[in-house]
Amino acid sequence: MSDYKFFAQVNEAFDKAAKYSKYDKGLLDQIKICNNVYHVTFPLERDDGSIEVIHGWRVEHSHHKLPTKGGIRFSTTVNEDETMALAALMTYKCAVVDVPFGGAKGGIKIDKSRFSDSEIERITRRYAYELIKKDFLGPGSDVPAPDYGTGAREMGWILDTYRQLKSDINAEACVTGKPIPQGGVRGRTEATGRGVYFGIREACKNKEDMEDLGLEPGLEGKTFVVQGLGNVGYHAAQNMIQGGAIMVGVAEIEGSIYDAEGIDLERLMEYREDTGSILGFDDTTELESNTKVLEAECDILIPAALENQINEGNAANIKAKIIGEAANGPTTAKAHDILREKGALIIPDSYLNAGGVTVSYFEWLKNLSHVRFGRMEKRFEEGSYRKILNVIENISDRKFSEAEMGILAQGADERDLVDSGLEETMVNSYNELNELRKTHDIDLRTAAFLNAINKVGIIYNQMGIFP
Ligand SMILES: NC(=O)c1ccc[n+]([C@@H]2O[C@H](COP(=O)([O-])OP(=O)(O)OC[C@H]3O[C@@H](n4cnc5c(N)ncnc54)[C@H](O)[C@@H]3O)[C@@H](O)[C@H]2O)c1
Repeated sequence: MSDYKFFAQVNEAFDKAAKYSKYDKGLLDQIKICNNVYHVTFPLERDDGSIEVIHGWRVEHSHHKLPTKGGIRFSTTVNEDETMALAALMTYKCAVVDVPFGGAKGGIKIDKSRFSDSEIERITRRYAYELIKKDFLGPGSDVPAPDYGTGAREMGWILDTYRQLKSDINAEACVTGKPIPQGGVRGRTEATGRGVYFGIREACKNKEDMEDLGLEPGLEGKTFVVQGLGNVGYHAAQNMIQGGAIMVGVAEIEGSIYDAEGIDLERLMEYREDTGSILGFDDTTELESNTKVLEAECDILIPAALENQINEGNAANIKAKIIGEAANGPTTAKAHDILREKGALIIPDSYLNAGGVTVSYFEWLKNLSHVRFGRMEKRFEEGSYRKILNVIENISDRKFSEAEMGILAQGADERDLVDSGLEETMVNSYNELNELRKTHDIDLRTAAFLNAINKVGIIYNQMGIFP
């Protein structure tokens, strides 16, 4: 799979959808292209005094909205092509869920397990410094978030680095996914996985689709396999189980396990914490490789690790009828076609994992407005409280009734507000895509791209061209 080109895969899906749009080639090219691509290298002095050169990238895909927004990935897979593809997906994802950001992505090519915590901190801070120097980081220009291999800890270091260099009253809004005491928002860590659950639940409600797949409507009793038990995979699995689904298979780096009777997620996490592996857990069967479980018997397959996992090599063997793309780009274009021919329903990444950026948007708004969500009836006048509810209304396209306003104003905390905004966003966006799918008789991925092209295209048209 060494000839795998992620950005070309994204553009192939884009081109397929673009045929249904009304825009001409020039404008479509402008939507597709990456506006800024920055490759940075810097030296790291290792704990033993040796020097190692580190490679990082930040790509701002689309400036039709500012700031641009997208996570930072730490992985050995990081390269320019991957970062460009992920940045482009961010543009389309934000448009699909009506979050007013352009897309961006960053990455550092490292194997985290080779570095101490203090080395990781120095790498993160130096990378942030390099981005700040080139105006690739700031509350109004480009706002990173966690992605594969990074989390709240790294975001906290990025904020602190920014604050050391800039006297900016909005500094907290320069990055999202921060620790709560540093301006993070409750529910951001879980948001992507929880959004994955809301999206799959919505898809399973559709009687017609479930009938076509030979499944009962609803999530209750449906079996699923998850690949990757990191931030997204763990929270998706946890929410799926709470929603009534049964986890029958898991893949992690070290291998994959299966048990048709169901696997206890929380005990599996504890077991992996203690032993460093999922293998040997309870009565599960160990499969021959860490990708084998993707082909196991289940209703729903949730790839939540990396791109290019469902490809020409395994697509024909996949038995799941629903593919919930929690990771970015898990299915190649060819695999997508094979699965579609088999009649599978693919819920695409550009919609399904948008819960993270949706809640990042809430966090960014919270930081810019300099208010503190949470138990507000004790701290704020009703007016301020309503301001925040109005923000949630605008984001989620939901109108709270006077009664709801009253109830929420008296009892809601930040977590509830974030959660209801996330749920509404995922439900409404699914239904919007579904309508488009029906109108043009296309699949959900094409509908998501078309939806994004329409929304981004209109903005480019209205903006005009700066001479
Ligand atoms: N973190 C977010 O908010 C967010 C938002 C949108 C999309 N995503 C996407 O979701 C995916 C996962 O991101 P994350 O933040 O959960 O990363 P993470 O680093 O928290 O977790 C990834 C997990 O996948 C496992 N993994 C790696 N390769 C594997 C393999 N071949 N087989 C099985 N397991 C494997 C890792 O060991 C790790 O536990 C990525 O594609 C990312 O771009 C993340």
